[in-house]
Amino acid sequence: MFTKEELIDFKLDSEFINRCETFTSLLKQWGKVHNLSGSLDDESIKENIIDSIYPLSFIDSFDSFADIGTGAGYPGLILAMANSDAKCYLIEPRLKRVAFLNFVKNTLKLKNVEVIAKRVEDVEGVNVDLITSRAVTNTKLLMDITETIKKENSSFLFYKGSLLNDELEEAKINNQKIVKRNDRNYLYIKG
Ligand SMILES: C[S@@+](CC[C@H](N)C(=O)[O-])C[C@H]1O[C@@H](n2cnc3c(N)ncnc32)[C@H](O)[C@@H]1O
Repeated sequence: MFTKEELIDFKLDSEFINRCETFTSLLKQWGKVHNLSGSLDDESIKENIIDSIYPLSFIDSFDSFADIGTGAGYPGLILAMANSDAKCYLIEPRLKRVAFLNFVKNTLKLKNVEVIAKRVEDVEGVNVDLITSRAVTNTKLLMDITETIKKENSSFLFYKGSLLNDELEEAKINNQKIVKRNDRNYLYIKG
């Protein structure tokens, strides 16, 4: 699925490639039955995996993170597969998606992953270094609803599209870094 050269910028190894292969095969099996993700062909899954890990080339290291609305696994489950040493919380209220995330976690023996079957607004007792999210809601609302899991110095990494500038104005953010890749705008706000 990946060559080692494709992953060289991200310092990922053959264990990550093996995990991606297993994830791809499980997503293709479960995805059809449970309507987990729109795109289930190999190329789309590979593109979603690259989209998920791309920010590892420019963000600071972190000991813990939470992904809001992980769905079928992007980006949180993929980031957790790439960062076995970081404690990872996948926060997703839809139960079929939660069941799939737990199935992948158990199949791949991802001890660093905890799946929380709740909306982030209802989460208690979790405070992380980094908060990630893709395709859930706008920047201002994301920052508001993640107050529950924020530390004083938490950073944010949001996977956004072309409407980012309007969102930044609304959210009144000024310490951000934006990295573009194809149609993606990665918004990184350092804590
Ligand atoms: C469009 S899907 C995106 C899934 C995945 N992040 C991706 O990019 O493929 C949005 C997901 O966010 C979840 N979600 C919506 N509101 C949420 C909230 N307040 N807290 C946690 N998850 C939420 C939904 O259940 C859904 O699985």
